[in-house]
Amino acid sequence: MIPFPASTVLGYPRIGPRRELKRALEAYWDGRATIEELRRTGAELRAATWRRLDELGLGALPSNTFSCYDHVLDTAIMLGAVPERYRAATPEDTAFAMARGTDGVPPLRMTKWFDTNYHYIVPEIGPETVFRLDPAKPVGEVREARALGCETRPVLLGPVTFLLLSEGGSDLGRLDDVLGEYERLLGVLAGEGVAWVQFDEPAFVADRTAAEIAALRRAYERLGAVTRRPALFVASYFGGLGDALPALAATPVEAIGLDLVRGAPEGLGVLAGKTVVAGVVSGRDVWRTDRERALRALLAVREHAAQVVVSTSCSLLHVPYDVTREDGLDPAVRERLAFAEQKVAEVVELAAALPGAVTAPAPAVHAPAAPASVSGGGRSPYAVRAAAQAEALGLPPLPVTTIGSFPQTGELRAARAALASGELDEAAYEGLVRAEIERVIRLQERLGLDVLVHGEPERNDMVQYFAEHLEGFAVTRHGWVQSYGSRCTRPPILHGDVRRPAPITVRWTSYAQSLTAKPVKGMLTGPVTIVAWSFVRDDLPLREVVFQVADAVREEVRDLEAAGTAIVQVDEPALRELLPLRGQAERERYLEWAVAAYRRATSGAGDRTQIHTHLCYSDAESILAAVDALDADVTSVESARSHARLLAEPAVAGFGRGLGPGVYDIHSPRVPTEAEVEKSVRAALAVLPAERVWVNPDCGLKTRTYPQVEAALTTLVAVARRLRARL
Ligand SMILES: CN1c2c(nc(N)[nH]c2=O)NC[C@@H]1CNc1ccc(C(=O)N[C@@H](CCC(=O)N[C@@H](CCC(=O)N[C@@H](CCC(=O)O)C(=O)O)C(=O)O)C(=O)O)cc1
Ligand SMILES: N[C@@H](CCS)C(=O)O
Ligand SMILES: [Zn+2]
Repeated sequence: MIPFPASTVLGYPRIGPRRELKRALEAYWDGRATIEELRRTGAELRAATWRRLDELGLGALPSNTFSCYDHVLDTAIMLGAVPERYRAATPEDTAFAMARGTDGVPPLRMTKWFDTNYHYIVPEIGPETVFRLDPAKPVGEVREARALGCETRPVLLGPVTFLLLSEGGSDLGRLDDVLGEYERLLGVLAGEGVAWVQFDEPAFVADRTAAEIAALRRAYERLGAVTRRPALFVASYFGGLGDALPALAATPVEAIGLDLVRGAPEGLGVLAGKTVVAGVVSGRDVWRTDRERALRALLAVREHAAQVVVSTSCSLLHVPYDVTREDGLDPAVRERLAFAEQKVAEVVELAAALPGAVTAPAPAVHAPAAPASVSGGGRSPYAVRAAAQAEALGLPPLPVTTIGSFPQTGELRAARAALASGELDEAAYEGLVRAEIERVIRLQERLGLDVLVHGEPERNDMVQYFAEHLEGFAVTRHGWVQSYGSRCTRPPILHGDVRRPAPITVRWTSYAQSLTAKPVKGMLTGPVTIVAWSFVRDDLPLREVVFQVADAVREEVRDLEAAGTAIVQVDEPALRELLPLRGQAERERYLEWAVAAYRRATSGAGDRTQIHTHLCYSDAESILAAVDALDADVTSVESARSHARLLAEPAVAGFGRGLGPGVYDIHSPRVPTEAEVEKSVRAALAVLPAERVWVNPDCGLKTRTYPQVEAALTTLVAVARRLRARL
């Protein structure tokens, strides 16, 4: 066996330091570029990554960390798990069909990658799925890197996590079939002269049944028994492996990867004889690594393992490329930061320091101060509020609304860029935003929506915009992180105490309201989501940080109300995302404080003010009881792609307030037919009282075009009116 080099990373960003992949993808999708041009951009990005990692002195370089859309999707394609309806001429087009849909064929579902803001495409596995290995992608990357003089370790999603994340695969009934393909893959990679392969099994940092852990063990016993194969490195991340660690350690795999940032270094005695790839540099935040803490963790592992390799806690996919480009950041903040490049340098430096390192005692940990007590809601019970709001708003049954954003046009984005560069002045920019608000209001009036929105044209992003207006946050110019496909965000950096110096949204909402007699919803992002989609200081318990943000949102809710806004939506799409991966008690504790934070943000509103919330991009069904406890008057939930599943949830029938299960899948350019929308609304009416059903899309419309939005909303209004007349 070739020894594992002393340092590595589990994966690297792939969107490109200047979002080259985003631009290439969108050009290809729009017909402005050929597949060859897209492939060339991919190859250039991969080459640049390997060269840079090599220059930085990293010992072992990963490959197959690139993806044109998503690595879970790539794994499904590699295994041949492609539903017939998506098959296309090239693997890229097949992937895009699965991820984005094609004419008349809706795409596969997309959901959160564990507790991150990255989204993966959920593979669809059925009894009819015929697995057939196509190793072209991992093999192609190995060869490509070799041509540049770099030996690499292909990174693949492990077979058990692949199935656990799949629709129809999570009972592991097809595990043996999938393992057959992974066995073949090992043979192919051995034939290519690959020394090590990485299989990611992050599903085992979440609570797993004994049967699932036994399946993990069986899988790697089987793969370990392949006679001609590379050495096996099984990586875990986003937490500790718990009972899965001894199970995995009992298999013949040569190396195990542990997240030592989030997972406690416990039960390491089972690692005798193994190489441990020790994730001590966080891939989930942007803070510089505490060197002493990292060395202590490495030394603890060294006491048990045959070899210790210094690594990141997870792929660096979740952090931006390079902090040295951020010349606009306050130097006092910037010096605390490390992005992907800086984290690689930290890994290399720690690996160099480890041989001569000696254990230093850990500093005493002081128990954090008890958090400030949370005031309960000051509002009347829902029934009282509902009556007050019915009188104040006079809405028809099955009210039609949207989730907030309208298409973010190229002109708006270009104007914001021009404002930032000084080419456009504030007044001209403001004029453009106002014109866009007026256009959105007139459109909604013309289409006949019941509750209007201003369309969020002034926002670059629903979190970054608020961060730019709150003290305690810094924002980056180039710190892009992939969220899904070609879509990226620049997560703000929450580095200090949060405070709202002045109202943020009131003037836009008030302006929109001044244009119409219909109610315009105020639109805010909730405290959990603002924190979840930022890089957050690590010197305060998360809940205290969230409460600080909740207080800022609370002030904004009150100011909106005082300005005459009758409906305020406080979005919490990340509520499910922060749910701890392990432990029922931990999950309950989290939901308790997350709900308390939401109520703190919203409970300053009076009974006549209708509070809405919105959830998307995650399996919200599992936390519906907590969603009900948010005590929002109306909740919109993404569900167009999994309508039946949401409505079958017993908690839906018992849901005590207004509910708008999404009836328009905004991820797809496809416009739903009236028949489809009517079926969805009828399904909601079958389980919920009509007076509590709302008609709305799954999420905001910012990624869609005006023609698509106009057609889809026309359909929603037509269906609502028809069904309303029959109630
Ligand atoms: C709702 N979702 C969100 C999540 N996370 C967020 N932080 N925000 C969200 O809305 N998570 C769950 C879901 C799904 N995820 C996403 C993530 C990202 C997008 C999206 O549409 N992203 C845009 C970028 C948005 C943005 O920041 N825009 C800026 C900068 C625009 C830009 O690229 N400017 C150009 C210059 C302008 C020009 O000439 O065109 C440049 O800088 O080069 C802005 O509008 O000012 C994306 O395109 O990726 C959606 C859902
Ligand atoms: N109000 C936001 C929510 C997205 S989750 C929007 O409409 O884009
Ligand atoms: Zn949403």
